Amino acid sequence: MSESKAEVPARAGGELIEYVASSLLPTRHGDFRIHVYRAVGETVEHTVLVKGDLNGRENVLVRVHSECLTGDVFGSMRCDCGEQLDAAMAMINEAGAGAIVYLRGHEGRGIGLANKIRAYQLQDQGRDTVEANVDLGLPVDTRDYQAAAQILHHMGVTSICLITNNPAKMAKLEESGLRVAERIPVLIERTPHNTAYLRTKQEKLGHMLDFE
Ligand SMILES: Nc1nc2c(ncn2[C@@H]2O[C@H](COP(=O)(O)OP(=O)(O)OP(=O)(O)O)[C@@H](O)[C@H]2O)c(=O)[nH]1
Ligand SMILES: [Zn+2]
Repeated sequence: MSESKAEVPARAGGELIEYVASSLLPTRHGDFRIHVYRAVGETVEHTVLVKGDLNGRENVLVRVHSECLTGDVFGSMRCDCGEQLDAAMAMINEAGAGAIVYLRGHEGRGIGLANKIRAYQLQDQGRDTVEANVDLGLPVDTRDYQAAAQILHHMGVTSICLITNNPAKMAKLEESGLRVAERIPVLIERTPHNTAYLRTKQEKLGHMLDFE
């Protein structure tokens, strides 16, 4: 299948990430292209789903999504990740242009899958999502967004409208040199499984949710 030049990123030079490969990816949320970037000197492979030609575009609709195996793959209802990913893909498909930057290595807000499940064990015993990390002697959130900013720069995106409820994510992307023009909320329906978790995210992590 032929590809337009703008859709095939060249290798990034002197950066944290390097471009590896790209192909078409039809999904239940429409047709995307998938690009894979490798974190230089690491084994982590970041993925970007792209709709449309974003080269040189401003105010591009973007979701920067932290990997969550339990939510994204298994449909866990403990968190809102899987539904946020679905919603963001649907929004970008509807808009006809945009990107999902899917960050590996962000699992558990940076503590990894095994530690996240250790934290879930503590949450099963009544601790909240923040207290559980602290009890384990682990940081609450170690994620950085430099790779995401560099990937978007590399794709020729000049500014973004970020699909998120987390103002800290906007600030960290801006600190990494990417202009965030606007925040687009992505609110997931509350259930008995996620209500306490979402409330803690609002109260302790600063997420803009709609609890009174
Ligand atoms: N340590 C820990 N990580 C969690 C927990 N629940 C979800 N995560 C991880 O949190 C990350 C997503 O972060 P969130 O705080 O849900 O949301 P965000 O990315 O900061 O903000 P949004 O853009 O609004 O989704 C994923 O990597 C999940 O694996 C938990 O209870 N404990
Ligand atoms: Zn999750």
